[in-house]
Amino acid sequence: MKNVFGTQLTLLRQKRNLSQEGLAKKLFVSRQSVSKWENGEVEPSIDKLLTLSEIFAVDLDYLLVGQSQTRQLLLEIKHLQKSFDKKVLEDVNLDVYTQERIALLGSNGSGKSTMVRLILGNLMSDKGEIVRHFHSEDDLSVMPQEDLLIDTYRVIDQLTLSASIQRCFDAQKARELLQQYRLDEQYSKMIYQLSGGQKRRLSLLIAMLRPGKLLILDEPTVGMDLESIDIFWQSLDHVKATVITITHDFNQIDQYFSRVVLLKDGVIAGDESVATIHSNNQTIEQWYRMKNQKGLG
Ligand SMILES: Nc1ncnc2c1ncn2[C@@H]1O[C@H](COP(=O)(O)OP(=O)(O)OP(=O)(O)O)[C@@H](O)[C@H]1O
Repeated sequence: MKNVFGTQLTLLRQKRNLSQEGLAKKLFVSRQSVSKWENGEVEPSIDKLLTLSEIFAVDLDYLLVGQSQTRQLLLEIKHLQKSFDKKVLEDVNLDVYTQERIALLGSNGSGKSTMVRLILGNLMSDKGEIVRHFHSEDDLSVMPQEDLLIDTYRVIDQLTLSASIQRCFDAQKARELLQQYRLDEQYSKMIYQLSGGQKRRLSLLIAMLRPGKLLILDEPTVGMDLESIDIFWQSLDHVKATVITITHDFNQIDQYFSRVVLLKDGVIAGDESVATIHSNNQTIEQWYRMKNQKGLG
């Protein structure tokens, strides 16, 4: 019988530029196990299958039998314009679908955060339209650039408050998340007693509290130490929502994202699937440097 699962696994792994070793590490199994799955010698257990579908952000059906996924349009940005004292966004057009992991790239001041604030509805555009095919209150989560934490609250009180605002308080889940983000020892500390990296981790945890449809992260790993950065990228593997992340962390984009979008001179100057870039033997950093050169439209 044709080993569809093994072929799918190899394809998905290669699209993400992951070695068998790299994938094995994420799954806490040996490289030999991954090799055997890909060769069709052994099948993974159901929990490993579920983890694989999370890591690659695909349906189980797609992983097992290779049926094409039904992507749904989540967000439409049409001819978006925004100026402050000068034009920042001139004519931004972008469609975002379910199950995408998008890295939003661009030089400092190119308008990435402005675009995110417009998507969130925190800022009014001058012209253009944003169509949201989701419920803004229930389906949208965000980790902004600055931590929105209350210094004089204890970690657990901040978490309870944020979860109550998001109408998703679950004490058991909160405890599990604190453990997952290695903040369990900080449980009863005041926010002002946390390090910068710990605050970023708490902000990320809060953004991940509710399983919404769209998660937006604005430079999430800035100020994090290496351990926190690892925790961050590992947790992103298990997010089911579409993710738009502003990041300059090129080491990770090759592995974690499915699509890169470049904002330059007020327009989307590059929009490509990571798989296509890799199939041209480029890294995302090389693609970005080439597309973001001055004078190149
Ligand atoms: N509220 C504001 N008032 C005036 N100018 C603003 C405002 N917000 C942003 N800008 C300007 O708009 C431009 C784009 O800023 P924005 O923060 O969106 O860029 P960015 O791509 O996110 O940059 P960075 O990578 O440095 O975070 C900058 O020139 C900035 O000074």
